[in-house]
Amino acid sequence: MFEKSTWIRLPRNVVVGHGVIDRVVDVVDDLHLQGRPLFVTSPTPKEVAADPIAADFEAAGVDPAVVTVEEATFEAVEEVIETAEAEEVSYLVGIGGGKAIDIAKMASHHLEMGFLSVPTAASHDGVISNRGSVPDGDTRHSVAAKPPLAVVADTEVLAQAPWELTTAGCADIISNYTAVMDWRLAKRLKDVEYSEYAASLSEMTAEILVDNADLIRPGLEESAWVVSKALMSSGVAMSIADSSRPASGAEHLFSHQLDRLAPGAALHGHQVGVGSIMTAYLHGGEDGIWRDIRDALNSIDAPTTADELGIDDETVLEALTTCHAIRDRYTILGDGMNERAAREVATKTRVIS
Ligand SMILES: NC(=O)C1=CN([C@@H]2O[C@H](COP(=O)(O)OP(=O)(O)OC[C@H]3O[C@@H](n4cnc5c(N)ncnc54)[C@H](OP(=O)(O)O)[C@@H]3O)[C@@H](O)[C@H]2O)C=CC1
Ligand SMILES: O=C(CO)COP(=O)(O)O
Ligand SMILES: [Zn+2]
Repeated sequence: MFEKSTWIRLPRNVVVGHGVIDRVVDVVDDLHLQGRPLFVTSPTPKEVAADPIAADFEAAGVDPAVVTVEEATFEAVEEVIETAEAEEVSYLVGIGGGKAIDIAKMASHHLEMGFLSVPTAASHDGVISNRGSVPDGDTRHSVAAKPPLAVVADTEVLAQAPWELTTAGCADIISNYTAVMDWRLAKRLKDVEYSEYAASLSEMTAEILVDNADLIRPGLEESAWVVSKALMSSGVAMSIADSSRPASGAEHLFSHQLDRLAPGAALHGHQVGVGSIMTAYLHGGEDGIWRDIRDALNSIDAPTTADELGIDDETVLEALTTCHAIRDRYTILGDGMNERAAREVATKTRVIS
């Protein structure tokens, strides 16, 4: 008897383009959201976007509450939940990079309220996804949540953000190649739940981005357009899979471990990009796709070495040899690499010298 079922949650409105930040109030109206919003933001995005959006709400007779978070932690999620309850808000708006959007997503899920996602940087593919990513001691949780009711991605705002944020978003997408390799491996070896549609969408997204690398240049608003579409598409793949598997494999474990060993040293997307070069080598050896991944990262100005990440070689090796233990997710790292093997892959791929 056929007993399968699935429930794929996706946003109702996705608004992308020049100047659309002025349309957040209209998007709220379109969704028939009533009452007071809570803006969840972080310091720079507050100035860049949350303050102007708040002025639009005030002009429309609505007084938003605002909470500014500094880090993606469970404590920050708790703080947002408490503020939402104290301020008696009825929905949330995440305005910022991955940190602010993840926290808004997880808090709104707990509060059983809707939320809107307003990215100020094209730096990560969590803009539209149904997951939050939070460090917790020695581990890193991929927290189930709901996707935003709507995304409002202003390409002018995204193009004016520092260029390295956009290259980080590109690298987060390019890392989908190895995330999918890991997922297929885990399917073959461990029979994990797998969706060919989600895997193919994730891979295709990386391919389209790489094919359009010529359009991705600093100061070019079209870059923000191309990258935003890829970030959304990758997020949809995660929502279809109901897992971050299509976009997070061993290269993400490596990055999560770097976050613990060298906090704040480099952007999430840049770390996963460098991790992806090495895990592609582990999958395919000398003739595998690791050079293609490195060339793609190079072509959009993303880091390809430990030095460019601003992280020393020994920390890279420590992350490589320990990151398999971060979470129970089978990848090419299996039950862990020893130090000699880690040094070999990092040296052969020129990540360390
Ligand atoms: N849920 C999911 O599916 C996914 C989640 N993630 C998560 O997202 C996070 C990474 O995202 P990322 O955006 O790199 O992290 P942050 O939100 O920390 O943003 C990175 C930096 O960009 C700054 N910034 C954001 N917008 C602008 C702007 N317009 N102008 C100038 N500076 C700006 C931030 O400023 P400030 O310091 O003031 O905040 C911060 O310093 C990680 O926590 C990662 O785990 C990543 C991918 C998928
Ligand atoms: O960053 C992600 C996808 O790009 C998802 O993060 P996790 O590794 O925490 O699932
Ligand atoms: Zn990522």
